[in-house]
Amino acid sequence: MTPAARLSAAIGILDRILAGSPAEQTLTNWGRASRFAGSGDRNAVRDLVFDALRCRRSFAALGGGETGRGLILGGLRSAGQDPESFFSGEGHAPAPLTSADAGQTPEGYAAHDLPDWLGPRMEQDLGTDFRAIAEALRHRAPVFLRVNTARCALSDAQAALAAEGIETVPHPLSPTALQVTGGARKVAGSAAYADGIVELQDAASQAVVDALPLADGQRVLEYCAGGGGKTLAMAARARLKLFAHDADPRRMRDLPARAKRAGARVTLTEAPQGPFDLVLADAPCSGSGSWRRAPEGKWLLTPDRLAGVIAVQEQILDRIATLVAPGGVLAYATCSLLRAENEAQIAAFQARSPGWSLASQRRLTPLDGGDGFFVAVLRRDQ
Ligand SMILES: C[S@@+](CC[C@H](N)C(=O)[O-])C[C@H]1O[C@@H](n2cnc3c(N)ncnc32)[C@H](O)[C@@H]1O
Repeated sequence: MTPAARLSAAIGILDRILAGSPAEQTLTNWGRASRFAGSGDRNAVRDLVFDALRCRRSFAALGGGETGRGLILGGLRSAGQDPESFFSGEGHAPAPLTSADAGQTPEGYAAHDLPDWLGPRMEQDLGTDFRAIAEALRHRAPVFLRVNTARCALSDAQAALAAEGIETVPHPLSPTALQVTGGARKVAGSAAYADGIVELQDAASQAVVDALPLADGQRVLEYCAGGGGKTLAMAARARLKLFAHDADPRRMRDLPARAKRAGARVTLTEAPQGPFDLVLADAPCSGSGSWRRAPEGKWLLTPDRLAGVIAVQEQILDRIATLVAPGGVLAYATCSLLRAENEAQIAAFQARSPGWSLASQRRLTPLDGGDGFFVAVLRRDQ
């Protein structure tokens, strides 16, 4: 495909996404219907689409409208490229520019690529870091790996990856984290991945697990296990009696195979029976810390949806509190940047549930390198 034909493809895909189709599904459908597109074309189109979703408001302003055409045009203008050379109408290129394609400089929260209702709230919560964090959310996230240190030293994993053309550097967020600096698209097909030496996992997500006081022999529950990224990271930290639960058990369907690959033992449970020495809830949240990876979430979040997840987080905290043994640990994490889901949620829990001491609390933002994350560790009185 020519560069202009890739732009046309991205325009069509974005139009479908703007009409309500999920981004991943829309890209998959396009790939299936476009046998002519090679892997380079698919990757380039995917990058165009996700870049446009991250910068949807500013690109729409620069491109003259919130349409696939407007977003792609705005993206070219934002990058200082001349759209005329691509929008020629020749072959599979987008139609030539007209006066309707004139853009304008984005202003206010549109310039930060945030919804107007959320911008002031984030500004208040993030203080002097607001501008830098909003800017970080407009760009692609780095790719991180977690080295399964129960199986392999960090340096040995690096050497194995390098032999397959995957370049990495250690990352200060976690002693198990490697940032991929070259060959990221080879990871999923690599032997190091297939053999369970490395997993794809954000570095801040790894730092959350590092914050947990895990020790051999403990009975541990991950209450919102999903695909099990943190369950497996916990398994690599200590010899645990490890249980995984999720309100939607289908989300854990890949966990047994992933655990086998990692050499970990995990029991899936639909009805967790306490007491546990440690319970982690990696709670459903706004996802605002991971909008670099999942930019659609930025535009789908509404005040009502946010209030809904905050209520679910409260229920989860109250439920897991009943599962922790005296002297045991309750850990609460989100990939949110918002106080209402993090510090305020924990303060409210402590106010309504006496008998818990806050051992540690940490908020990470994209300025630390990984996704935005929050983790609080509370200990139950004896
Ligand atoms: C942030 S994801 C978990 C990601 C996972 N811990 C990981 O590291 O891969 C949140 C999970 O919470 C689950 N969930 C939502 N409401 C829940 C509830 N009331 N009780 C338990 N799990 C819930 C969702 O199905 C989702 O899989």
